[in-house]
Amino acid sequence: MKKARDLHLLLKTIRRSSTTTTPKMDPSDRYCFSPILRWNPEVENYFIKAYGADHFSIISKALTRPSSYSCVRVNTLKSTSDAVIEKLLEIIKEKGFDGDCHGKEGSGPNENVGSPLEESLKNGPIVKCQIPGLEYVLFVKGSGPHMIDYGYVPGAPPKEVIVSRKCAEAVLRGAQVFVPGVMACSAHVEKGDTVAVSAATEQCNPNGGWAIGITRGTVLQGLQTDPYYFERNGLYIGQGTATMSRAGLFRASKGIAVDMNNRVFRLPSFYDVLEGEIFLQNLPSIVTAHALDPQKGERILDMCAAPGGKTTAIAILMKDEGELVALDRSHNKVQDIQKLAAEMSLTCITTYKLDVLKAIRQRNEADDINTNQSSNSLRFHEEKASSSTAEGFNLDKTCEDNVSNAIENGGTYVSKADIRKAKRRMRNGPGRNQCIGGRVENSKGFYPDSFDRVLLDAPCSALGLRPRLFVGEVTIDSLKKHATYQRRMFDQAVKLVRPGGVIVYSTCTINPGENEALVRYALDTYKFLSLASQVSSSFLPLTTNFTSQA
Ligand SMILES: C[S@@+](CC[C@H](N)C(=O)[O-])C[C@H]1O[C@@H](n2cnc3c(N)ncnc32)[C@H](O)[C@@H]1O
Repeated sequence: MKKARDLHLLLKTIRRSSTTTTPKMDPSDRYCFSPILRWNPEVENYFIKAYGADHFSIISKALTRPSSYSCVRVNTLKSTSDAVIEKLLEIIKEKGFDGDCHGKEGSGPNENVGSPLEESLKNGPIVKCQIPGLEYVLFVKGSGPHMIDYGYVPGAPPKEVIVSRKCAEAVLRGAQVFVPGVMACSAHVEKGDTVAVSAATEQCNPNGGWAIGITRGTVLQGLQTDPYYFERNGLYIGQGTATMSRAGLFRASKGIAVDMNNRVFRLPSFYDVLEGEIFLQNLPSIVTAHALDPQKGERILDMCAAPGGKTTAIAILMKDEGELVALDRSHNKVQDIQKLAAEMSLTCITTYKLDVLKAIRQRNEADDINTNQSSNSLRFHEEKASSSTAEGFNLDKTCEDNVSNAIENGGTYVSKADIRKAKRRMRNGPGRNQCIGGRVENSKGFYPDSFDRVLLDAPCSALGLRPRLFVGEVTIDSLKKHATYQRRMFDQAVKLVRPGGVIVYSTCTINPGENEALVRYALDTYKFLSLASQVSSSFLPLTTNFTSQA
């Protein structure tokens, strides 16, 4: 009962705050980009306590903007940074994919102004990361915020397209407006018309929840009587050319709807660019893989791996030698990891579908009799061979060793069926999972102490991912739930890493409850864990390294 009342009070508070924060402005001033994130008041207070009001206000504003550069990781197994720079410069020359400047630079704060990166990007559109060991990371210059003249004339507002919030966030990162993202459009828009594009963000509905209140297909007049007219003040993300008529926009099922040629933020699009040679990835994610410091020949676990950004970064750092087990609980997402690994020609990655909360495989008595052995690597092989899930993404690579190791070792039992299976696999060549769209295998889990290094890139509240135009759905309760879940996952990581091994824990959120508090929990709960220094002290990621001395 009490819970229900608390919830009611909380929702009331949200509703009140949402109406008071809607800014009213002159019609000509609304065509700009100056979003204000609306937080649940309790969450806002919590962050203000954690960061201080001024710092949190800077964070909150920065969250609404994309980074002013794109970060690209070079697949050093296929190319070099210099070769990629040369190719990208050629593409920029041909296609101008960093965007021409149509508008004036805005005066809004830019987090990189005056930074060493900003300075070096003045000398050219692409620079190599200066941090030792990270020379395979390239920064490609973007720009913004730009002020755009939408051509507002009193009484004759510009033609408009409203896109969903998710579509708008993608556009701010450099994407085009695709058909499914279009929510509403002015009457009489024809192919080739210039349109002002704005974002529909979630609004508080009468039940206290949040929803995008605009019905798909709504006709806009550009007048104050339009639905969510005031709510879209300051949410204009640029101008583009409609690629089809209004009717076409709502009839088509896919394709580009608006070619965004005059953007508030101009970031290069890497769609279809140097596939397999480069990977677009945020710097902290690259640093996370680096902090794990993976070594050739090791056995490494990536617990929450999909879509595989960090998995592939780790595989490249291992020089594709050793075994990298990549887990995710979602079947489709495991396929994404497989696709990415295949695209980057990485073979040391073995993928499984597994809920990592059930990642520990219990050793039964039969196992104990059969695995009376000291060699860790042999134990790993045996664990795989005895598993019904033995056909991982790259299992074939090691199956010959599995069988011969086991036989040489005398005392280790490998069933005839396993040997037959392994031979069949050797005869038939690469497993069917070594191709795009391969089968996703379930796993029974792994024995304790199985891995040299473990990455736990935990699901989190993602309050560090930007740009974000809406955070109203985040509650104290949802933040707490993330923290509880992460602790349970961490407990599994501790069991799976071998004594002396390394765990890297990372999130993409600013919530101290999911970051610093987890570190506190880890050190208080597992006295044999200690914080390890990272490979480079110049990093400032949301990652924490632990070593296990148990
Ligand atoms: C932050 S994302 C991982 C991103 C990934 N490491 C990368 O860099 O590309 C978190 C992932 O954890 C997965 N996940 C959530 N709960 C899980 C569980 N209990 N077991 C396994 N995976 C889980 C989600 O499906 C999601 O793909």
